[in-house]
Amino acid sequence: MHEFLLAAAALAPGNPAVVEYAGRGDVRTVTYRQLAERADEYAGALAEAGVGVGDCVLLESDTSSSAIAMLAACSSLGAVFVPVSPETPAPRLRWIARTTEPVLFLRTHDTGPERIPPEASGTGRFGPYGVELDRAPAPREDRGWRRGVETDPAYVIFTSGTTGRPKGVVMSHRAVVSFYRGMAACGIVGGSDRVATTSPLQFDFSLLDIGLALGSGAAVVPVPRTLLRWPRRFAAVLRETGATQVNGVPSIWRQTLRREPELLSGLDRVRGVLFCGEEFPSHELRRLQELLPGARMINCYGSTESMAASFAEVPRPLPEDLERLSIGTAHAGAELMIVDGDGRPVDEPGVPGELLLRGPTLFTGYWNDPRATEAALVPDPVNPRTGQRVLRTGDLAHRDEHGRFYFRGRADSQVQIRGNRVELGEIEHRLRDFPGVAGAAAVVVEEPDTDPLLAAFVLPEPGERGPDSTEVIAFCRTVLPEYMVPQRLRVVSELPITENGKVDRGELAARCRGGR
Ligand SMILES: Nc1ncnc2c1ncn2[C@@H]1O[C@H](COS(=O)(=O)NC(=O)C[C@H](N)c2ccccc2)[C@@H](O)[C@H]1O
Repeated sequence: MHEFLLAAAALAPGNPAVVEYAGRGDVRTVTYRQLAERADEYAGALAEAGVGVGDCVLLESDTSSSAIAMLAACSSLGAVFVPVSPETPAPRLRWIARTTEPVLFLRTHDTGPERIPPEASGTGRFGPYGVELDRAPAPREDRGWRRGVETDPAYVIFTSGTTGRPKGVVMSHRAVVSFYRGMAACGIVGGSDRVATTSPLQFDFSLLDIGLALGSGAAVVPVPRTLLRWPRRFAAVLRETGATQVNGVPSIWRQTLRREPELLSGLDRVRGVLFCGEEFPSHELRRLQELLPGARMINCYGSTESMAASFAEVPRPLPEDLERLSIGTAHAGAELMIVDGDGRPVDEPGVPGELLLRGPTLFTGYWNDPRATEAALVPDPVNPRTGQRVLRTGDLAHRDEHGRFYFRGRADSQVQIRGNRVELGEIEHRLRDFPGVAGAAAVVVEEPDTDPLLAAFVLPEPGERGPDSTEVIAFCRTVLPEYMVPQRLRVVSELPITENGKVDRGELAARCRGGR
């Protein structure tokens, strides 16, 4: 992974690799040479502390030149990079530390001694100055492997674990670099681009951005997470760093689109936007297209178990009657397929089924969870005798007559209401069509011994009083079957989002349960 990320250091050492915003008028550039040198310095310090092949290094940091250098340093030692964000709640940090037993817990800022997980053998800090150990890792008996190979784990990303405990997705060097190569074949950015990254380091979207930028000899522009929610500051970072590509989940645009859309029309250097993680509401996307007329927009689909899977250019302008955005076709080197409930390939256009992904980018398995791994990496349904395993994405999709795929929701969130399959996306689509509604989310609230409840939340346009609930429900009733009409409708001042920036449906459902 480090060889792929730092290849440009040999070809254009003086080019910017990371452009960091340190405050108004204070933008700092780290060149590829400097990044490679810092990675070497870190690797030397970690090797000296006894870090070797297969050892986990738990890193608490935002995306930065130091974090990227540490990622490359771990890779060069065959160590496993386990990123968590400074805003990760302590219990989750503890769970990850207990599960991975890191030889080293490193952080960029001193977030207090209480956040140091006792399970970490060694602890310390790192930054542009180097590595400072507070506690060296305890000496350990000699281990097996001596040098890293490409099938070894490069990193472990813990999913948000919607169902219970978070699962550690183990990605090998081979899987990551195969994906990076497949993505590079799309020609999304070039050497003079500056890729603004807005996701937390614990979300592999950040790792996609790093590979997209550095793999193309371009620069990574970390957007300070604290500034994301202030439209003026967000726009200032993009302008002052000269960002040409802005990557992030749909919610990064919401505040600016709602409150100060005119800020975006000043960003005439932005020529590309890439989003992933969930569906981008079409009226917001249409708005963004109008405000960034020169920007090519790409819908990137995939799950952490393969980093991502497909890229689709968003039609410009977005057709008025657009039902849903395509997620495109699998990137070079991989293939998507749809199977029915019995695992048989579905070929007819328009027929939904579960999406499977085949190719070299698949994850190794869930950390210390062989059963979950077995459930996700299944025998190839076309020819099980080959022993090849393919990824069950857990998503439903259909294919159109041109072979392009369309996301149809999570298989496990396909809920039955009074015996009928409900597509939450369809309900949300309808809610957003109601005049004065700027955003919407629909959730199913499962209560013990009663029918599941279908609840909806609508976000009014700024300055608008919330729409009347009975009118909205009547509006839904005109096109949706009765079982898909929300039984409860709330007006909210904002849609809650998860740490990774997706709409937090768990929080919304909890509000209904608590009768809040
Ligand atoms: N473009 C989409 N439309 C609609 N639903 C989607 C989409 N991208 C994911 N998803 C959903 O999110 C799930 C994956 O969730 S995840 O494992 O937390 N990973 C992510 O969300 C990010 C993913 N690793 C990634 C990183 C970088 C680029 C692309 C994708 C997918 O299975 C889909 O259900």
